[in-house]
Amino acid sequence: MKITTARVIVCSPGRNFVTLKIETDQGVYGIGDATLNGRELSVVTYLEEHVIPCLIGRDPQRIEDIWQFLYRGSYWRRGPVQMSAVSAVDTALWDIKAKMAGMPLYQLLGGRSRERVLVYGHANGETLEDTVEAVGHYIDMGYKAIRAQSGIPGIEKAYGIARGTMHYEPADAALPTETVWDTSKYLRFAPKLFEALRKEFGDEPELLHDVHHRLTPNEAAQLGKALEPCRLFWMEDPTPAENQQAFRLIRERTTTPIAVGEIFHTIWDAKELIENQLVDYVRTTVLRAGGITHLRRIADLASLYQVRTGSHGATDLSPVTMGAALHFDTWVPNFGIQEYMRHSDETDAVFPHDYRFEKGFLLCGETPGHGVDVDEKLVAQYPYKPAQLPVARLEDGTIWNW
Ligand SMILES: O=C(O)[C@@H](O)[C@@H](O)[C@H](O)[C@H](O)CO
Ligand SMILES: [Mg+2]
Repeated sequence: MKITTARVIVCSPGRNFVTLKIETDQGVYGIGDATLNGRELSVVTYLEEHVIPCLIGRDPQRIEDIWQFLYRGSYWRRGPVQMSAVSAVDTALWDIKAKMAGMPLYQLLGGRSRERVLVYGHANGETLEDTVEAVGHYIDMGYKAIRAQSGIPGIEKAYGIARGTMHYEPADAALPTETVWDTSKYLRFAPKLFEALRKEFGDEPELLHDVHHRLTPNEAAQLGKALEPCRLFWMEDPTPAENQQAFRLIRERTTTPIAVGEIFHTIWDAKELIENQLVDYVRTTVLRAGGITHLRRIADLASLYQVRTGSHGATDLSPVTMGAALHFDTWVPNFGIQEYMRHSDETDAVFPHDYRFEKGFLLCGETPGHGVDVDEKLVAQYPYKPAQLPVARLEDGTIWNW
C-alpha cells in the first residue's frame, strides 16, 4: 500500500482551519487537523514544503515509522509548528488504518472503556449575573460540567468573554487585539463568582475555570485556596508551565484540582508535572502533541500516577480533532473529561461528522475511521482570513501572559 497524494486544505468557515488529506493507491484516504490558531500558515508551509514530499510513496500502514521519521528525522524537534504537522499526519494515518480495518478508531486502540464521554461546555458573561445566567443555560441544555468565565469589574475585555453565549473566538482580528489584565481585581472577584454559582445551582454541577496562565505560583495558590469551598472540578493553567516545578508551590498549598497541557507538544513538557503528581489532569490533545501515537504515551505515563486526561477542545481545534479525541477518550482508561466548545453551523457543515451530544456527554460514532470528513466543495466558499490571538497588558502597559 502506498501514499499517492497529500494535500493541505485551508478554509475559514467562521474561523481558520488547516486540514491534511492523505490519499492512497487503494482509494482509502485519511483526514488530519493541523490548525495552529493565529499561526496557521506556518504549518501549511511546513507540511507542503517539508513533510508531504517525504510521505509520497510511503506505506501508510507504518504509522510508528512515519512518526519517528518526521519527529527524529527533522533534527529540529518539538515546538508547535512541527508537532501540529506531525499530529495531522498521524491522525490521518490512524484514520486510514481504521478504515482499512473496517473499524471505528476506538476499536483499534483497544476497544471501549466507557459508554460515553463526559464533556464540559463554556459559559461566559460580561458580568457576574450574566455568567450565572449563562451557566443556567448550559444546565438547561443538559450539561453536567460547565466552565465559567466572567468579565471582571474594572477590567475591560479580559480573557474568555464571548460575544454571544455559545461561541467564543479569541483570534478576532488580523493584528492582535490588546486586552488589559489586573491580577488583584481578578483575585478579589473570582471567588465571588463561584460562590454565587454554588448558591444558585447547588453542589451537583461540576464547575471548571480557566486562569489562562495569568497568575504567579503564589497567587495561584491563593486562588486555589479561596476556591476550595466551591469545590471546583479543576483550576486550569493557573501559571505558565515552562517551569514545571512552579506547580509544587501551588500543590503544597491548595487541594483545588489542577489541569494543564493545552499548549504542551510532547511528553517532555508534562513529564515532571506527572511524575511528581503536581497536576490532576493533563489537557494535551491529539492535535498538539503528535497525534494518537504520542498522546497515547502521555496518557500511559499519566495513568501510572493517577493523573487523568482532560483534552483541550476549543473551537480552534477542528471537528477532525474532536472526532479523533472522542475515539481516544472512549478508549483511554484514565479518562477525566473532554472540553467541548461547540463549533459554528458553518464549521459543522464543512466537516461532516458522526459524533453527537446527548445529555451532557458526547458519543463517538461507529463509522470506520475517526468519523470526520471534509467537504471540499464547501471549503471553496470560505477562503483563509488572517486572524491572530490577542495579547494582554497590565494597566501600566507591561505585556502579560495571555
Ligand atoms: O481552555 C481553552 O479552551 C482555552 O484556553 C482556549 O480557548 C485557547 O485560548 C485557544 O485554544 C487558543 O487558541
Ligand atoms: Mg485553556
